[in-house]
Amino acid sequence: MINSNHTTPSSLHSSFPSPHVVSLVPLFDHLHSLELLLALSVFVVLHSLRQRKLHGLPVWPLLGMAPSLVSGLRGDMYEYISEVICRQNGTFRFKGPWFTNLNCVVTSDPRNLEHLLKTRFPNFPKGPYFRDTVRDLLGDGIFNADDETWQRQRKTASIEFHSARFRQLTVDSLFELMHSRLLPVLEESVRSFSSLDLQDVLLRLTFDNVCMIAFGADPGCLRPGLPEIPFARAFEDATEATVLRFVTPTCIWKAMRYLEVGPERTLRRCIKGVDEFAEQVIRTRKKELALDSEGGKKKSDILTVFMGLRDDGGRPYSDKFLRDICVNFILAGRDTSSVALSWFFWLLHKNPAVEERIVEEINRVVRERTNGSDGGEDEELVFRPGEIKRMEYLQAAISESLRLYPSVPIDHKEVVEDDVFPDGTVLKKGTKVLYVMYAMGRMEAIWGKDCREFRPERWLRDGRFLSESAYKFAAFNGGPRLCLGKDFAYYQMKFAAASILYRYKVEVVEGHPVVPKLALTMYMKHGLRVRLSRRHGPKTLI
Ligand code: HEM
Repeated sequence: MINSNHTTPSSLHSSFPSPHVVSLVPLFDHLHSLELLLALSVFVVLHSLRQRKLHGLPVWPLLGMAPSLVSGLRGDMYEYISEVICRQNGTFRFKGPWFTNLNCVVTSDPRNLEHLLKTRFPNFPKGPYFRDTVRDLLGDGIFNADDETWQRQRKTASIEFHSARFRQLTVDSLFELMHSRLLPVLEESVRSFSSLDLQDVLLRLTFDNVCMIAFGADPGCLRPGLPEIPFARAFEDATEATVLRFVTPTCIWKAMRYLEVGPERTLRRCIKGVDEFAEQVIRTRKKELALDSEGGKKKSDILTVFMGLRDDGGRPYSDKFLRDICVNFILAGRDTSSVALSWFFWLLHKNPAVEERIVEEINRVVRERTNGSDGGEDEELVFRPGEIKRMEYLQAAISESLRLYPSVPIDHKEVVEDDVFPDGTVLKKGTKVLYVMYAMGRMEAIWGKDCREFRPERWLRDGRFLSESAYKFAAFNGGPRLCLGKDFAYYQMKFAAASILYRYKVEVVEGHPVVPKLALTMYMKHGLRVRLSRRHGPKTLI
């Protein structure tokens, strides 16, 4: 039983093994095996824990690149991703923890965006992962639809968005909200010498506005006293709870949904709130249409338009589908313009020379209306669509603001069949692709050395606004899924900005922290606390 290959302590003392020693030998043998096993295990664990690097980022076994992402989260996440993308010349592969769905290719290369959004559009749908994650809130609405369901909605909505009726609705609804609601709120803050959260009032403005366009109903968020509207709150909370699903392993949020616990419980409650509001609006509209001899021909909100249509089987759309359509339009237009305007006002605060040029342009347009006389104190002044169109420097400044702070900072697609990006990145079927608009605005390769500067002049040629390729400036997406509300959004933002800047100087309260919130839309995490002062003496200019 003596293992001649091993020198045990007992064998050193005696060449004759004592019974005691003999009995210990198997134990030592056994210990050796354990040691070996232990050493081997430690080696395997250490070896596996050893970090590999991919695209300059450490990759941890089981956890992938998540730890470096978490360290990025301590600072500004968007800046962190931008840094990595710039270091990797526009594209990198992110490996998430094994238990999540976070493996993806991340890109900000305009060539890849063109490939993804236009050239190979059918190969990059939203995909089953996205649809499954947001289905409870968005149903089969335009944002969450691919293929024919998407095409049908896109076609109908596109015709409507370009109709004269719809344009008139946007002009009328915005005029009403701006002059009867928003400006009185701003005026009150001047009168009472108090500061206000500009992002909050702008969010209220665009929420009311998009509900008027989608439902033909005004929820009243901007009413005096700025009341909390249950539908608006339910909508916001439901969106936040849905976003949480993207960073939660699918099996976990599905289990929580089944058990009705945690954020899934909130989500269910909020979706119920959204549904109740939508059902009530749909019921009321149906009654109105039944009583209307013209069958709603004068109305041009999205709900009425879709109510007049038939599905492939010649049947009217179900109430559930009508609900989905409206909820998606509200999501699309609810806060994209208002957060863009918040960043715009903040950038003006940091760049007073740009603000001065915008105010000069607005005053020039007003003077042109009044044949050269100073119309700068017209209390009732309402900008006309033609005048808004002529404000090209304002358009450049808003575009520049969206370049640096795109309302949708990151978007998502899924690969149907194996593919290769123009930059050579190989994409396997099922790969998720994230394209990062925020990083694009910070890439010297796209915008030059001054890419981080706020310089509206980069959008002007001979004083005229010149738009950029949708794959270089992708704030509104591009290709067949280009934002349907782009023209409306520019009109809305320019009208709001001009109406405010013509009357007030907007100053951000000193020390107010301005940082982006990590969400699907680029909100300011702490809002934008500002103080307003009148530009034209003490008169009330509404
Ligand atoms: C600054 C304002 C806005 C920005 C930056 C913006 C940006 C975008 C982006 C990036 C998308 C693509 C989203 C995706 O497919 O994942 C999109 C789609 C869309 N947007 Fe906008 N949007 C704005 C305002 C609006 C407004 C005011 C409306 C309508 C009232 C609107 C309606 C839509 C619709 C319907 C889609 C879906 C298009 C489709 O999938 O075919 N948007 N928008």
